[in-house]
This record gives sequence, C-alpha cells and structure tokens, in this order.
Amino acid sequence: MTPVPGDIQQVMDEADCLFSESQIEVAIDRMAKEISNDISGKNPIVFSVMNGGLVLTGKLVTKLGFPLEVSYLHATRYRNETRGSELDWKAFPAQQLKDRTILIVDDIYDEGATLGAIVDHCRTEQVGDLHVAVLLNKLHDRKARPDILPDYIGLECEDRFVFGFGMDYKGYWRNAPGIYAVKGM
Ligand SMILES: O=P(O)(O)OC[C@H]1O[C@H](OP(=O)(O)OP(=O)(O)O)[C@H](O)[C@@H]1O
Ligand SMILES: Nc1nc2[nH]cnc2c(=O)[nH]1
Repeated sequence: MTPVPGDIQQVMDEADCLFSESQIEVAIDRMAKEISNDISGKNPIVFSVMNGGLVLTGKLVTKLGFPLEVSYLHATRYRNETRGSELDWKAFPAQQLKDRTILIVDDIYDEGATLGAIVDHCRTEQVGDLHVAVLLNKLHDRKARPDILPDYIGLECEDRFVFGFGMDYKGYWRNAPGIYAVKGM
C-alpha cells in the first residue's frame, strides 16, 4: 500500500473551516436558480473544468431541472502546487461549440488565468452564448483578466490557499465536504 504523505492529515487537522457543507449547499441552490432563469430551454452543454470543477458540477446539475448535456474540459496550472504557473490544456472540449449555449463550471476563480484561457477558447470556437459559474471567488487585486467576471459566484473568500469541495491540497482533500484554508497560507 502506498502511504498517504505525512502532512496531509495534519493540514486538515490544523485548517480553518471557511464554509460548512450547509453553507455551500445554500450557495449552490441560489446559483442553480440563477442559472435556470438564464439558460433553461436553451439546450446547453455544461462543461466541468477538471479536476476541481467535478464536485460542484455534480451537485449543480442535479438541481437544473431541464434538458442539458454534461461534459468536461481539462486545463490545469497548479499541478498539485499552491502557486499557479503556465496553463496546460490536457483536454479541449470534444463537442462542437459553435452557436451552442455553454455553461463552464469551475471550483475557484483565483488569478483568473485559467478561466481567461477557457473563455478565449470558447470565443474562438464561436459559442453562441457563454456562461461561467464558480463556487468561490478569491478576493484580491491580482486578477489576470479583470474584464472577465464569472456570471454566477457561490461564495467569496479571503486571499488564502483553500481546499475541499473539489479543490485540492497536494492532490488530496477534494472530497472534503466543506471549504478550508491551510493554516498559515
Ligand atoms: O484562477 P486561477 O489562478 O487560474 O486558478 C483557478 C484554477 O486553479 C485550479 O485548477 P488547478 O490548476 O489547480 O487544477 P485542478 O483543477 O486539477 O486542481 C482550479 O480548479 C481552477 O481551475
Ligand atoms: N486548491 C486550490 N486550488 C487553487 N487554484 C487557484 N487557487 C486555488 C486555491 O486556493 N486552492
């Protein structure tokens, strides 16, 4: 058996809980209502931004009571680190995007380079109608593309490294049902 690295449990034990599962649930319910008002009846494709968008996408789509397709794209720039670097596109959307209504779902809008690249790609592919949902907006003045703001934001957090509900600490704790900040970060 490969052991879990030593600091993983300690990071959770010492973390500050920023949002509980029930607070997140309330935020997702509100997002689902806003999204439904905007794209119900538009035959959308919902793209989860892997890996972090997985948990929010799963919760969110069960609250959208109209026909839609679910898919994924994979763009990453943190690679299990706590600082982002160059964006690596691991999987572009497989579907034709032209003239479609698209909902991009991700866990966190931090510096915004990831979302900026995804929006640029969607525009190049001539999407019909583009919407972006994120669970968390991290508040600071380092946004790479201040012109891009997600249409649907669940919660806002201080400028700390966070994990849980899809977000990882060194690849772990995406499964945590709340949102936590690493002690000292
Ligand atoms: O706003 P930014 O500063 O660009 O950061 C946001 C992105 O960072 C995380 O992805 P990450 O690269 O860690 O990959 P992951 O989804 O596999 O965790 C997160 O899921 C967002 O996609
Ligand atoms: N897990 C995690 N991923 C991120 N990607 C960008 N910011 C963050 C963060 O605070 N936590």
